[in-house]
Amino acid sequence: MDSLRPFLSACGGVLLTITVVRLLAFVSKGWRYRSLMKKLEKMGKPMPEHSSLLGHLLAAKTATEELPPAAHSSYILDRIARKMEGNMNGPPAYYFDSFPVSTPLLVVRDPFIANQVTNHPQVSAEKPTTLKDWFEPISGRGGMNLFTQNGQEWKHDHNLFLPFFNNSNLDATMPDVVEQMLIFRNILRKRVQSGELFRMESLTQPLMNDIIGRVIFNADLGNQTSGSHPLSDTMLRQLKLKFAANNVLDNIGQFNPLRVFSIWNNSRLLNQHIRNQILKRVDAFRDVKARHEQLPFNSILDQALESYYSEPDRKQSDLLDQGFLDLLCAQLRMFFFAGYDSTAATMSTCCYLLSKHPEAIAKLRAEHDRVFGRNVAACPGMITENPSILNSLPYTQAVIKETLRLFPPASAIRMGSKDLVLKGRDGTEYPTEGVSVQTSHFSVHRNPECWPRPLEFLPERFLVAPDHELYPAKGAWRIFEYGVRNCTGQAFVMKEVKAFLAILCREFDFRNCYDEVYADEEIDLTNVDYERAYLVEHGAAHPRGEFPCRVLLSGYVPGDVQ
Ligand code: HEM
Repeated sequence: MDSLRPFLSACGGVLLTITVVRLLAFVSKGWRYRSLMKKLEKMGKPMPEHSSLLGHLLAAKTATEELPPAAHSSYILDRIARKMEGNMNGPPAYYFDSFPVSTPLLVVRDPFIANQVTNHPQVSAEKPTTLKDWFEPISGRGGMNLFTQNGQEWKHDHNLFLPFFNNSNLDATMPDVVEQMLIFRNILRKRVQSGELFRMESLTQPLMNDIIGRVIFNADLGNQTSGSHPLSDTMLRQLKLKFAANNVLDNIGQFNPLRVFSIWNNSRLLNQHIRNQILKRVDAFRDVKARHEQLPFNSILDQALESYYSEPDRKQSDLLDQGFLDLLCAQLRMFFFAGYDSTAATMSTCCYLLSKHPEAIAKLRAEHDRVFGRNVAACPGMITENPSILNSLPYTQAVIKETLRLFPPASAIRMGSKDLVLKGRDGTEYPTEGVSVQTSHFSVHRNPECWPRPLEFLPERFLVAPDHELYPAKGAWRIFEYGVRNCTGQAFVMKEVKAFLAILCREFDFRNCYDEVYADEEIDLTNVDYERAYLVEHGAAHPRGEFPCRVLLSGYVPGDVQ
């Protein structure tokens, strides 16, 4: 025991030193952030009342308490702005210091300012390092993935995966996408027969998991047909754990050791599942190449393997080196999440809004009659045969864009710089050095200066001529963000959701059951615009309750094609 004493005392000393160093780093960071905010406050920059001790945490707490349970942080940031003095819509941008929850932000709510961010040569490309913490449980590898990387590393990985997203390759995936949607249609038909109430996202999420499994690593995950696949299940559990303590102020929840362990363990399992899928596909890929077979489309993984094996001095029989396998694992974990989560939410919100707007579904059906003809059953085959037919659906596209305007699943963030001082329409200057610039898509999309009748569902906004009062302001619809770091998957999303609506909308009516499910609830919805399907955080922003609904056969009889 005596011989252990010096060892234990040395360990204690090391632990104490680490704790003191960490504490000092924390205090010095906090001091720096609070001082920066004080300086900006003295310069008269827009922000809520700032406390040297608590920053803007009290403003966040008050705003959170004025919202219904679990409302997404976009509502909190919007509410804080609306409570600031002056214009009742709040300032076009303001500073927000919620350290230690996050680093200081400049929250942008106006496209005029947001456009300056995405047009700036350096800032438009630069993500803040703190974003990695958000992604760590999802992609592993310290949260390093295409969303968070910078510089040469980002460029290299971006070029590795980008060819998957070229238009002809995406079109070539459509037969597989349609095949999964036909399984989904059969599931809906069964729900019609049973008449049961269900949550739409409990079906769109397995649908999207199966589609994304195919396009990432040519895998048949079978979520729709055989129950939850372990990979999908683990990702879903990870999101549940990550967002169990998603309240801006719930720092204690973030440090709960049990939760930290479960997230670590799930991350390990996610790596195992993704690695298995990669290794399975590498073997199949080699066989295909050895037989000189032509693939119908290159999956995201195939695309990366194609580049890997075409490097000089590399043979088709070589095993993947560890570094490349680690890179693939993290990026494919990210693609798996990014590929299903927000698209599944968008499909649900489309169905929700169509259930509330019979005039919109009538126009949608008329467009589908014109493009696909009167034989509803022929539509999926027509998409499979000729995927570019999806480019002839302007009203369907407008419905999707308007849905995404009102229910934006994501936002955008960039690292500020001393070279970028943003300017408001009124000439107010917003220095960005030392802060992350967060463009709130939620607030921009409801900004009444850019969107007449901002809370109304009006797909026509996206179809009118530039001189029409509904025509959107430049850069006001920025769901996929602009500039070099815009969404890699945007063309794929639009194709998938268009096919989804084209295959389903003439056959089914969606019945909104929010009133039935939440009949007894007594919560104040005033600050979420009386919207029962208000957004909550679960990876991307999702409609609360996953859209409880019933489906019925529409009985729609296609009209005469004009
Ligand atoms: C409705 C669905 C989706 C929405 C609303 C959406 C939105 C966004 C937004 C706003 C960004 C930029 C974030 C920022 O600027 O900080 C982004 C980036 C990205 N998205 Fe999407 N996304 C969707 C679906 C997808 C899909 C299906 C994929 C892939 C299969 C995908 C892959 C990516 C990637 C890889 C990035 C990072 C781009 C980079 O920085 O290089 N997204 N997405």
